[in-house]
Amino acid sequence: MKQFPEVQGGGSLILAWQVRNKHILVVGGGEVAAGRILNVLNADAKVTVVCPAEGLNDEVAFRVAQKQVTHIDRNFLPEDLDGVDMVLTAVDDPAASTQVWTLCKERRIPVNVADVPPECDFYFGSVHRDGPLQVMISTNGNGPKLANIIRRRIAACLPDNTGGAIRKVGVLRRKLRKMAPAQEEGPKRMQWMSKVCEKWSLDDLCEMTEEDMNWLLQYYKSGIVPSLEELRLANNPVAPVFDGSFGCTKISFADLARNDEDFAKIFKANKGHIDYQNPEHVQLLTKSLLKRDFGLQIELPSDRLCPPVPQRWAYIQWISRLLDSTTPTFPTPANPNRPITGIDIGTGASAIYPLLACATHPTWKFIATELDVHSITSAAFNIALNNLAGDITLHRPSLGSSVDLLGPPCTPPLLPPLPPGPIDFTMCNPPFFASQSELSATWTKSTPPSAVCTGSESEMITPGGEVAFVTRLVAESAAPGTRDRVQWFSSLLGRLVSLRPVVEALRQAGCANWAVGVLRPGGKTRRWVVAWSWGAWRPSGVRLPPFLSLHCGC
Ligand SMILES: C[C@@]1(CC(=O)O)C2=NC(=C\c3[nH]c(c(CCC(=O)O)c3CC(=O)O)Cc3[nH]c(c(CC(=O)O)c3CCC(=O)O)/C=C3\N/C(=C\2)[C@@H](CCC(=O)O)[C@]3(C)CC(=O)O)/[C@H]1CCC(=O)O
Ligand SMILES: NC(=O)c1ccc[n+]([C@@H]2O[C@H](COP(=O)([O-])OP(=O)(O)OC[C@H]3O[C@@H](n4cnc5c(N)ncnc54)[C@H](O)[C@@H]3O)[C@@H](O)[C@H]2O)c1
Repeated sequence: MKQFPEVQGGGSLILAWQVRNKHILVVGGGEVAAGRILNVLNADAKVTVVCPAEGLNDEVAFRVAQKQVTHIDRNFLPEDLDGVDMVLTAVDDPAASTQVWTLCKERRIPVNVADVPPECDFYFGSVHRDGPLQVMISTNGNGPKLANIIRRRIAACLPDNTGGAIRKVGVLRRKLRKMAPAQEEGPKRMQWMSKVCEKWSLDDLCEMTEEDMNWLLQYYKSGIVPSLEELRLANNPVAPVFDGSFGCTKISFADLARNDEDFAKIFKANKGHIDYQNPEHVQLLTKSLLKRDFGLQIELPSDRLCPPVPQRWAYIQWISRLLDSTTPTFPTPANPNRPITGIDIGTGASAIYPLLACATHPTWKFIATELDVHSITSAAFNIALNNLAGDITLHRPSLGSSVDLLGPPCTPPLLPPLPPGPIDFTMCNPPFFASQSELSATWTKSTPPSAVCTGSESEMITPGGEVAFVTRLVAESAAPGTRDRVQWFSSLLGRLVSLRPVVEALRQAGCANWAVGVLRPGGKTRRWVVAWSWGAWRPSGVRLPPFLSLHCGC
């Protein structure tokens, strides 16, 4: 048989009576009246007090003087009840009390006569108030003092921020109703709001900012409720250690100079400017930014590429977002501490990608490949310098034991032998140019390059340029035994014109899951990034900082 709640008679109906702008008459102006007046003023009623002026206690006199209430300076008269919605009586004259009660009953006006339960349509209760929260205790006339004690005890148990949390929930509910106003959305709205209240602690609700609310509301459609931590991790445009000086804003050299003596020297010597055509300046800028924003130290050979930190960091962030959006649980934010393995193809003398990634993601591991002996030696030095040898493994592709001296120069595969276990991504900064003349052509363009290039030939030039390079990578990635081992393959592209042929190569290889993005971290230089997967998880709903973008295709 179905169980229904048992009826427990003898109680009263506890309501939250809305008396805003209702006319309430208070008869008497002593201590009890003062309490009643405060109660009804807190509920925004229009209050009139009838009581001889000499009978007003300090508090009531204050309310009269402040014009918080209207005062009638005499004893009660029946006409005082005209147009009144409720009456509260607190006088030391039982006969007057009874007269008020009788008249109110004739006129069907609800009335409370303090201390005279039989002459009350409703009793007051002991009330705890914290912003929008009100807790009322009633002992139904049995023990008013106990009501007071119980109320205090309950209030003491409530967390300090209860009122604040309730206020935030109110704002969130109003926003949700505005976003999904349809009547038929009601059940879904209510279910989702209930989930938020159940899942979030009062502390978290209290801490919820307007921005958090807007992010949170984006999950409404899916019915999912992430925790505050998950929400912030998923939508925080920058890793916590990063101070945000890249991105859309310009790097403050003055600030950098304050943090770094070496940088300060050249900055001051050059009258507050950086000479981007001076290799020493460019190298110092890179070193200084890595030190200040990522706690990284590097040494760079003067004849190798000096990596622009904002661009490199933007690629790491882009990859990180791509991975976050392609987990089995998306859009529930992925665990930021899950292990991630990446491969950097051609890590260069700086090993900048693995260094940046591992310095900001403690659970990421890298395999970094490098063909050039000079560069790999320097990369090993930089990895050791930052105590990251446990996280970053260097691999030098072998040219093979039997080099055919008569045939074309032997080129080893771009991808290293894959280690056991899942590999989350590969990344690559390919040589952009097809020939020395193509490289030189960019130097003689009407707009010269914004910074000096110290890259070696092997870093800058590859037969067929970056399109041929990435097309090779696409072919390698498609091989059986490789395609299922890596979730995302990716590469940077130096030129927009390379995007179309690369995407075409992907289509021809039968790849239907790819994404392209533009990296535009502040400066003039734009770079493009392409990623492809032979798996089924597609990027969607990725929130990217304004200087990164993502387009998905098939
Ligand atoms: C809760 C509170 C709200 C408020 O008034 O705002 C309230 N009384 C409070 C205090 C209080 N009142 C009294 C004492 C002395 C100690 C004691 O008697 O316990 C104390 C303690 C103190 O002053 O600390 C004397 C008293 N009260 C009533 C009678 C007549 C009777 O019982 O017959 C007598 C004379 C008894 C006698 O002569 O012996 C009657 C009522 N008082 C009620 C409410 C209603 C029932 C609420 C309930 O049962 O929960 C009810 C029925 C009608 C009404 O007035 O609405 C407020 C605490 C607010 C706070 O939290 O601070
Ligand atoms: N419910 C409660 O919690 C509670 C607690 C304590 C006292 N009481 C009772 O409440 C009543 C008021 O208590 P108090 O401490 O405020 O007393 P009080 O003596 O401080 O105030 C009485 C007020 O009534 C006014 N008054 C008297 N006759 C009047 C009339 N005909 N018209 C208008 N005003 C009139 C007086 O000028 C005075 O301002 C008493 O009966 C007291 O026993 C109730």
